Amino acid sequence: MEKLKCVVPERLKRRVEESHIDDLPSLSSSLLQLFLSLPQFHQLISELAAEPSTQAGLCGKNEGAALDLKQKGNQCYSSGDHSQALRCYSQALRLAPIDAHHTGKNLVATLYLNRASLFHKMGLPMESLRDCSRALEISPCYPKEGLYNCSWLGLCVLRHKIYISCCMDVPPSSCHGCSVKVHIPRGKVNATLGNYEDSVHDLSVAKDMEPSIGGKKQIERELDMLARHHEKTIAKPASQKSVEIPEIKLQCVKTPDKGRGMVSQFDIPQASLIHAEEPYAVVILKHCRETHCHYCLNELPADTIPCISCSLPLYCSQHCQVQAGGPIHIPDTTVGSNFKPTLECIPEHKHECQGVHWPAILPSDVVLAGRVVVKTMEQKGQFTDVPNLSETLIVILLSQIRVNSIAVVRMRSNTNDSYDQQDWFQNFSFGEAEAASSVEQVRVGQALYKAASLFNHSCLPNIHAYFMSRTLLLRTTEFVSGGCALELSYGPQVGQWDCKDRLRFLEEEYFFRCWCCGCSEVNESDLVISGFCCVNPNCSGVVLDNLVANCEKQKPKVPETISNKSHLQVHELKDIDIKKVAQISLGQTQSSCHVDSGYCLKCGSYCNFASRSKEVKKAWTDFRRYARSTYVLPIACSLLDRLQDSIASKDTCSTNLPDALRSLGLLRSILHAYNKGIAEAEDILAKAFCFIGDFEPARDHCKASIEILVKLYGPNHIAIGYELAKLASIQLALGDCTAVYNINRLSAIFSTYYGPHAGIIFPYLLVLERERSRIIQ
Ligand SMILES: C[S@@+](CC[C@H](N)C(=O)[O-])C[C@H]1O[C@@H](n2cnc3c(N)ncnc32)[C@H](O)[C@@H]1O
Repeated sequence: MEKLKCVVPERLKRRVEESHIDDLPSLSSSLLQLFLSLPQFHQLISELAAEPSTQAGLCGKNEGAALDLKQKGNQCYSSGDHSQALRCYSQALRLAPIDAHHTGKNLVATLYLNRASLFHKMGLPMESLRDCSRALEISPCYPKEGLYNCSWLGLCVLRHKIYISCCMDVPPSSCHGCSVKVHIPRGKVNATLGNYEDSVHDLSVAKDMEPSIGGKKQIERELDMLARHHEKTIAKPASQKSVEIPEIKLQCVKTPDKGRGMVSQFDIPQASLIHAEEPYAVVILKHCRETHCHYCLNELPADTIPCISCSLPLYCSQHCQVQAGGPIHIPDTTVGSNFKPTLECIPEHKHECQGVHWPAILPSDVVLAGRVVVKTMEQKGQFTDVPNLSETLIVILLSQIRVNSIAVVRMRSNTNDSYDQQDWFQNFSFGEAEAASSVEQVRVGQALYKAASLFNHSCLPNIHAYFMSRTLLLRTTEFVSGGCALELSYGPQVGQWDCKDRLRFLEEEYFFRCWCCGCSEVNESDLVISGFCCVNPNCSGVVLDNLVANCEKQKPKVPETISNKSHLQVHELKDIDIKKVAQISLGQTQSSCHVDSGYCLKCGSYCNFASRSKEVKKAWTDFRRYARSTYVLPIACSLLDRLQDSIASKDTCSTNLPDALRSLGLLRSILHAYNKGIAEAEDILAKAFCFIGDFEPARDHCKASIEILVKLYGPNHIAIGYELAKLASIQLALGDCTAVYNINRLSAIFSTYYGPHAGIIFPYLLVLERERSRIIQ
């Protein structure tokens, strides 16, 4: 793709850049004419459309390569290189044709069994069990021939623990001469997972196979218990267990400056779920193709499942595989009979499978547009020839996808990974937890939600969007009066970036000039977030740089409605001009204040901005040498990653700390007290002190950082919730009971933003809440 972009002449690139919506038809025709004349374009198309069996097809199955990988996996297994063996088996599973046989056995089933054996060795019983089930479903004859005489797979049940002792292709290691009852443990695991029908099936098979009358009775009792439990839970279908159905009445209205938008018809309390929606179409982002399920976008488990017909997508479960690829048909087996796909949505991958690997190559927007076209045509029952769609229509569709689609995100923290392990909490040390509780948002997919695309953006949003698998949920973060606009943030928010950076981001990513109240009315956060302090040591005023001052001056000025207020919250800063904000929030009393670069907004003193900027630059260079931080810290850059280099060893960390503290002191003497850079620096120092086990200064730096962030975001923003989680962890490490107060605060914030899903989105919250209960008792 990049190669093609390079050959577009500069003249045409400029035309594209300067184009207007009316130029779309002529521009897209010019681009098409150019590409049609290029041999590179034809080559790319033929590669994309190549037969799956050919090398160029790349996405086809390849039995030879699968066999090689299986062999390699077996060698790694035998030599104890488990992670490499896992990679080989999983890759082999992607390439193995479902009907391939090797030494008289189904190759895919063999691979699943080999991997099951490996998982057992690696101490992953659930993964092992799931792979066993997959093998059994592909080759249902195995239990009779293999399991019962233990020549092939042994599965022992020892006090409810499951051990797979040997496996067909892998040298047997520790077969326990087992009493092989594969279906009983699998039935129990299925019951635990809520798979009622699978569980009944397993236990019924086990009962038929059980030779003793006593044994049969025992299994019958298990079946009865299961049925009673199921009756109790049946009233609540699985899909509704976690997601409440909102009953709030919303209305789509025309707004003066943002097109259509959503409003509430009635008052809505804070933390109400106002909308839940499945995507119309979704696509996984390129960088997540090997790490996240291509259907539900959740992180992949170790026992990934490939597509049955091609080697491209990976799924976390057979449910997702079927939902994405359509019902499975495997010759000569009954596989798939246990799966009843609820295909409320069109299987997205089915239409791309078998030969074209363009979802892996083309930009995500284009793949999403393709999926929208296919779904729309399928729903209408018309199969128009896609190549016959006019270029203009496709270009318009692409631009609409760009503007209307939503990034699907996941929160990523180290603690998420470890929370599943049963003994984790017991072994938990809160000092270490602080380091682990840094959380970042990761974009995993791009999706189109039809109804949700009517919600406008605000940098001071009153609703919060989050995802449970593919479901989009919207929740109010404050009380919203009837008739008020309901607006979410498309990305940037007040407190995160200053106004000019937010405006630039929204123009670059979504092509509109933001007219939200955060960008059209002056607010305190935007004034101080990157501001300098006044040269007058007794003045708490702020000095703006040129770009910020110009951006603030362009905000529409409106009547002085709240000029008599002595203290301002960011969300109260409506209908007020910049001088008033300066006067009120910074306590300015003089009537003459310059809203120009270099002048203090409070007392009007002039400072030589250029020379102070130089001093700041130098101080940051020094601090960066320690913490590899940057002055404007982009959110995409993870704090942990940046620290990794500098905090490589405890010794280096403590030796450099005094220098870092000196640089921070210098920065504090030049930058405004609420400059976000200082908050970031304080946070880095808190982490460094945690790392060397010095929790008291760690707590102080963490508090200093939070104090600034509260000023920038407001006290109840989710960003503060995550910071409070760090502070509470450090306080717990110190045995400081004020942790309870902070855990209460952060619990309240998380339940406002995520309702009952808070613990799923941020599992570390549950750890903190358990610790709080322990302290209170
Ligand atoms: C996902 S759509 C939202 C619904 C849209 N207003 C409509 O009429 O269909 C995004 C578009 O809405 C408009 N929009 C959303 N938020 C805005 C804001 N804060 N300021 C200006 N325009 C906005 C922009 O035109 C943007 O491209």
